[in-house]
Amino acid sequence: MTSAPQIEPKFLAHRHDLGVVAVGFSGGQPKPGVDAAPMALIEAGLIKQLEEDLEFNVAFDGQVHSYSEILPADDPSYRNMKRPKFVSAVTKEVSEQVYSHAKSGKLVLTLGGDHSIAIGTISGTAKAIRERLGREIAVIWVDAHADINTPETSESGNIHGMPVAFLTGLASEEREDTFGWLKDHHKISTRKLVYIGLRDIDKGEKKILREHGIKAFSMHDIDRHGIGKVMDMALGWIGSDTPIHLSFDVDALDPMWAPSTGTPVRGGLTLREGDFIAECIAETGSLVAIDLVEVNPSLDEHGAGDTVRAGVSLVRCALGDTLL
Ligand SMILES: NC(=[NH2+])NCCC[C@H](N)C(=O)O
Ligand SMILES: [Mn+2]
Ligand SMILES: [Mn+2]
Repeated sequence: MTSAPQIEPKFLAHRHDLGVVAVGFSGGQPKPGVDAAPMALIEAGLIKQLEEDLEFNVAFDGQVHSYSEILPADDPSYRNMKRPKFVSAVTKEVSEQVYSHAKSGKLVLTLGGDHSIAIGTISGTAKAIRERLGREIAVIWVDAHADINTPETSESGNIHGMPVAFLTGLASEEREDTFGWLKDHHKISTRKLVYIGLRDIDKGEKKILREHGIKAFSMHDIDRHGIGKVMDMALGWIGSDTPIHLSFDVDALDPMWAPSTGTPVRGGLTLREGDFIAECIAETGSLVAIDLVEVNPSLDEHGAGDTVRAGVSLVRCALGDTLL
């Protein structure tokens, strides 16, 4: 039996209003299928459970956006980025969708899609919270990867490996149709960014993390201290009076629990550790937005059902379901 979470949200206008954005987008990386995740999550009952079990008033336009209407005719690689115009156009639209929910004081849940969509979600949250509360947001990025490559450091050219670089301003581009639409009010500070679960970081990314003193808890840190201590340290770094955007890449979980994802890396979080991270963030009452990304139901050798169920569980936990 479940009932509504007993958390008093600090930065939301109405405790039970949730905006949902479903982003069926795979253009930030080469594998098809990740665009089908929102539908798979919804069919697994996610939105229904949020309404019925967690008693949220869900604002959802009922659509999984495919963005085919903004697919550019011509989209050559530029500065080593693959499909730059398409990813830019989609993330700009996602940014506006997330912004409008967050601006009205709702908690925002975005179902991806590959992780490039975080350029949209986080920029939308950052702008809305600045305007509504005059505050900077913190970002907790739970992932096997740091996704902080600049176009120049990236070895793959896949933009899902670059969102944090654009969001922090470590990468930027003048061209309006290639992320030039990202303005200062969309951006976040490297001081308010915390990583959890890292274990596959590119050479150039390590250099960026080190040079900018970015707070990161790798799997090594989790092994050493345990997830409880790591969450205390991560939340301590952010402070108790800061709105939090949680961006959760399902590949942070070990492939044993979440095999259906484009870039699986062994040696990851257990299902319980993932849920625990989400629960600790729920407990703060500071959560203003959450992304769940990189579920790819078509990579289902071992059954996409497990990965979809893990995704549903992570979202429920982040929204306070398992707290007493
Ligand atoms: N969101 C993800 N799964 N990102 C994987 C990124 C992998 C690699 N670091 C790259 O830049 O291509
Ligand atoms: Mn990842
Ligand atoms: Mn990622």
